[in-house]
Amino acid sequence: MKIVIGSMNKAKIQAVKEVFPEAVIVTEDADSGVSAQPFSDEETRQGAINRALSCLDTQDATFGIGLEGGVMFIGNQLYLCNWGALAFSDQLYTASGARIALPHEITEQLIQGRELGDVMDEFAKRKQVRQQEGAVGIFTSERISRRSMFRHVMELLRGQWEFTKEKKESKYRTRR
Ligand SMILES: O=P(O)(O)OP(=O)(O)OP(=O)(O)OC[C@H]1O[C@@H](n2cnc3c(O)ncnc32)[C@H](O)[C@@H]1O
Ligand SMILES: [Mg+2]
Repeated sequence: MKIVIGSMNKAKIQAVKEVFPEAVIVTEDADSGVSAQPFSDEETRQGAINRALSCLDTQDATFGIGLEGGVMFIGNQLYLCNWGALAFSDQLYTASGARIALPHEITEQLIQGRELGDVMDEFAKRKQVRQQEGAVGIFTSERISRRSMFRHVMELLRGQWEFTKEKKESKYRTRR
């Protein structure tokens, strides 16, 4: 089993390794095909799908995986949102991760066109927050880190693939 992940981000790679410990993992700096800072669920999900599909096309991958972070408004409140996609053969599985409300001061900077990764480094007075606990880690007192959030997304993706693979649907069908 060979997995190609469309990212060099450590938090994302670690999450995939935890859910597919038996797999050979290869990373690729895949193009998300969307803006560096996605601003809706649609755009964030599309970024994850684009990354997964482009990885499946390369390096004899069994699975192509795309994980994407973004933000989205509900009314006036901006939320962190996260999406994952797993491409396998001609099948595509998608799942979203946790979302939390972002503080007003962060929202203002994103509206001005800055990337959340850079804003978070400045906020935390550190470098590469995006590769570590992430915004979700900082704003949840590290109860949920970016890695554990993406791990949950990966469990949702692997579980959906297994559901199809093991033909479990038939178990739930009523016999006539
Ligand atoms: O190398 P890639 O895989 O692109 O990893 P990334 O850290 O840039 O992550 P994304 O492209 O998925 O996220 C889009 C933007 O939002 C930022 N971002 C998203 N979630 C974040 C989080 O939890 N903490 C810090 N930055 C985050 C990220 O740094 C980018 O600026
Ligand atoms: Mg990025």
